[in-house]
Amino acid sequence: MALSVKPLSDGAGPRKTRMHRLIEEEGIVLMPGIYDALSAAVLQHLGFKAGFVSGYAVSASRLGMPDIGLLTPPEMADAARAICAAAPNVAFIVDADTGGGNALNVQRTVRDIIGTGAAGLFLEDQVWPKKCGHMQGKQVIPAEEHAAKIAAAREAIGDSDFFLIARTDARATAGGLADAIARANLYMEAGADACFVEAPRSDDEMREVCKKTNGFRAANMLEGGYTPLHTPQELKELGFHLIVHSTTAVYASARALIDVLKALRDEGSSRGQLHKLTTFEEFNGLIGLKELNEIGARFEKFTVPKN
Ligand SMILES: C[C@@](O)(CC(=O)O)C(=O)O
Ligand SMILES: [Mg+2]
Repeated sequence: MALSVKPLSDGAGPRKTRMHRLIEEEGIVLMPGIYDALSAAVLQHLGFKAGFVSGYAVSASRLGMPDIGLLTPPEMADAARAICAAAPNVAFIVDADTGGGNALNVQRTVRDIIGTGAAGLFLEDQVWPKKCGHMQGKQVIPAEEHAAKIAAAREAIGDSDFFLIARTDARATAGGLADAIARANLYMEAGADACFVEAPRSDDEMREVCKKTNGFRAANMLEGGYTPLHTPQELKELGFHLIVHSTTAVYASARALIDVLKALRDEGSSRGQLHKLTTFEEFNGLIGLKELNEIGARFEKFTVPKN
């Protein structure tokens, strides 16, 4: 199949986005998975430069449902818009799942996500309805079909400062790791900025992915999933450039909610739980009350200057 791909260089040097610059500066970019404006505000407050809008976590927080293809692209774009607005200093990569269908759906999804203020997206080769990469029973579309979707995404990106990560879920299918690696390289040729071989099952497999794939590489540290958990330094040494921690924040939130609300149910008061809660001041600070009050005060005193 002949693919028409927009070159990554415009003749004035290689194409460089916000994410390219972050990789250059940091060596490896750690992106916690977040899912709403509050979790994004926490990320920004803690000084993270990048984050991942996780489909798994948004599906859970917005729908209360598992990551099995129930979340729609407009719902994801809506979540991403609130997230980018709440943490404008953070570069967010959005999980676009399969892009919502064929090349036309992909182009619409890409433009919608660019409009949210995000810095890039993931586009995966699963058959719809997709599943979390660490669940059983995944299937992938033909490699050439996904390569065409990557090329369509690249065309929709045009000159926007936007980073495209091609994901393959083929490791879990009959083709195994060899097919996943071949797909990752094909998708890079079709115009992706980075590749993501989902769910390698051992350090040896991770090493093989890094040895045999071209360009920047992403890894997913999903607690309880197939892939061994590693530190950024270890992943950098293996040959990765981007790390998503897709479930850490949503699992931490669920744990905290279960523990504190269980105690509230059993004890009838939060008095014994205060050490586990933010204070009133800390929480208001987190979501910018002081800055907003200052802006409000400036306009209360505002008078139109006289010429
Ligand atoms: C990265 C992920 O897609 C989860 C996965 O499929 O492994 C997400 O939604 O966070
Ligand atoms: Mg996902």
